[in-house]
Amino acid sequence: MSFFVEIDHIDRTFPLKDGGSYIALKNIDLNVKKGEFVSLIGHSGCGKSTLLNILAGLDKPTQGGIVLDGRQVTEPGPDRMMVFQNYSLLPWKTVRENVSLAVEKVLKTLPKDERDRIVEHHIDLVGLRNAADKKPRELSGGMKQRVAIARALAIRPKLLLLDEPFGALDALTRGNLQQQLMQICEENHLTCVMVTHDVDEALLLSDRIVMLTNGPESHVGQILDVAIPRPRQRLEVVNHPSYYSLRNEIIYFLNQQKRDKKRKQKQIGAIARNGLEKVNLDIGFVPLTDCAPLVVAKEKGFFAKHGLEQVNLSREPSWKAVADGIRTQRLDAAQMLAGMPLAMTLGYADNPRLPVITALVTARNGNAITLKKEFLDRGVRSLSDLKSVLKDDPVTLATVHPTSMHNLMLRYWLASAGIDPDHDLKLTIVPPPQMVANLSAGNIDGYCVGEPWNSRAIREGLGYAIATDLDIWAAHPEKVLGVREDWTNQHPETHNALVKALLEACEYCDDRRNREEILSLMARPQYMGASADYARPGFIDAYDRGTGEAPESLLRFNQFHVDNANCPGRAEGLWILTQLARWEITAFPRNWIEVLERVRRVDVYGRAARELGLPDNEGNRHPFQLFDGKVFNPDDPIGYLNSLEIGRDLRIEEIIIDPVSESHLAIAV
Ligand SMILES: Nc1ncnc2c1ncn2[C@@H]1O[C@H](COP(=O)(O)OP(=O)(O)OP(=O)(O)O)[C@@H](O)[C@H]1O
Repeated sequence: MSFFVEIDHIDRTFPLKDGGSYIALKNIDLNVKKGEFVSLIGHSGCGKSTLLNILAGLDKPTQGGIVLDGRQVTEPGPDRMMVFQNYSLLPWKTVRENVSLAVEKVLKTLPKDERDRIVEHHIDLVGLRNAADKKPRELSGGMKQRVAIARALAIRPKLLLLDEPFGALDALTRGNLQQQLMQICEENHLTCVMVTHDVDEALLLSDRIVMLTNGPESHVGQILDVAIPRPRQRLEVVNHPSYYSLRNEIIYFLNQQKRDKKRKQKQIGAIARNGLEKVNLDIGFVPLTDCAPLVVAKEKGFFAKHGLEQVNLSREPSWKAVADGIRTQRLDAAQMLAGMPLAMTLGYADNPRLPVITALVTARNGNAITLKKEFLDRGVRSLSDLKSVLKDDPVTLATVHPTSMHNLMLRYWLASAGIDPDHDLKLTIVPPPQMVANLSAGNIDGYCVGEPWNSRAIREGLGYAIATDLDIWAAHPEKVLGVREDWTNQHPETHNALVKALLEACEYCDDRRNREEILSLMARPQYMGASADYARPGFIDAYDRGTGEAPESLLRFNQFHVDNANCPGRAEGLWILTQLARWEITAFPRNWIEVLERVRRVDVYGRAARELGLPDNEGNRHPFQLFDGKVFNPDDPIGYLNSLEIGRDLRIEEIIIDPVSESHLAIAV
């Protein structure tokens, strides 16, 4: 579908006098349909006017571009007209002359009488017939703004841009002009983008309201559809059943942003060496194939290259040990499960809330669902086969941690077939290195885990993979780099160096020419602690599911870098939040935008990527779907949750995350 206005991944960075730069807008990606009225709303300084100026061609983006009606916008043009708050009329000209000046300039090819007719028509349109010969000083503020609107409309722009057009007017005048503008837009099918601070104005006039987050790196936080029928009358709009919930949603968004602004006052620690606050780090990991970037960063010298002189990779027995290590500050950082920073921040099980953040996805995909071999002998080859087994047999499946993608995706997969993962079978937690032994002992009937723990069971004839995660959600985030929020605040330069070192290591890991070497590094006893042969499927060799069929070439089974794999995108973080809530692992945060901004640190990632000369785009915030085709719309997570058939009672809570206090050091069992 082609749009009338395409704002294509725009960044705007301003150079600063001290030689630095300020990233005002980051990755703004937005389309506007013909005849649509879109409002931009956000706190002062978030970049609304900058975006409008770029649309007008008065300013240029640093990255990305604008396409209007199929043509790239590079400079101002008569197809766009801007209406400013301060009217910008020529004081020595009358109303008629002000309007006429624009018409003479832009529509000069038209005959004189036609141009005059247009001028008079627009004077009538804004109700200024009796003031046509007056000069601006003889007009009220509202009348001046009507002249500015008449002047803008008279040249028949394709796109009308309005920068707080009624901000300087008293309430009554503002109300009248809003109504008038709305009528004009509706009757003439105008396409408009308006900047406003006024929530009620946005609701009255807009088809969609685009809410921008605070700068730096302001981006689209959420988009609201205002599905109130047109033509609209103010009273009808205010009495519409959706009005107050939409209004609350905007005010709620703005309040979240206000809190975020206050919190961003950082405490920064002193520099120790190499321009870093700390050069010796303890980093936790669990032995799995996808810990490759950590091993590579250490063994191939990426940590040292970035000034991290002494990095100790601490092999942890379980994901719980990783979480505890971060909580107690035994570890500076850890390779974590993708859902862990979000769940730790929200508080899960009996663990108090602890703000933990991630600025890097270190691995995507790499998991499978393994079932005991006996099921294959009974012909269980699909999800529906498994469903039939559940009617007769008590089945226990294991995942590695409540907050892991294994747990969330296994549950999603089961529920898609009408299997309730808490009632129709038993789900339990087992650390990855203990999976095979538990399967072999008959304690569990299957599990979802990363490699090499599926392939080991397959090679040993204990099990087979009924599905890989590529069958469920290809390119899902799997592992992330997690640190405490107070740690990154104290060590911003060290954190940046760590992200850069791992980002380069991820790039190295994705090059398949390096895989044999990486595998030999990981096979060292201090890392994976399992035969390197078990880690070959998917990582180097074709993937053998152990079903008797030919192994498949799964080139993206372990994805470390390509396709913007490393950016901790917010939309996928939001999907994780929905599933944590769906299964009552955490509450769903009413202030989800604030939580995502706080935990998924795209800004920290972006800085590291830029410093390495890599693209720093977040990817996108468009709807996406898993294998079952159900669309996840990142603007409506609650709607998505309500559309899922199996789940627990939804708990929606405002999650106020305090700064770290001593209470966070308590460890839950
Ligand atoms: N030429 C410039 N040089 C440096 N920084 C700039 C420049 N122009 C704008 N900025 C910064 O970019 C950010 C966005 O500014 P912008 O005027 O677009 O915000 P806004 O949302 O329209 O604010 P307001 O609602 O107060 O009008 C601000 O932090 C501003 O200081």
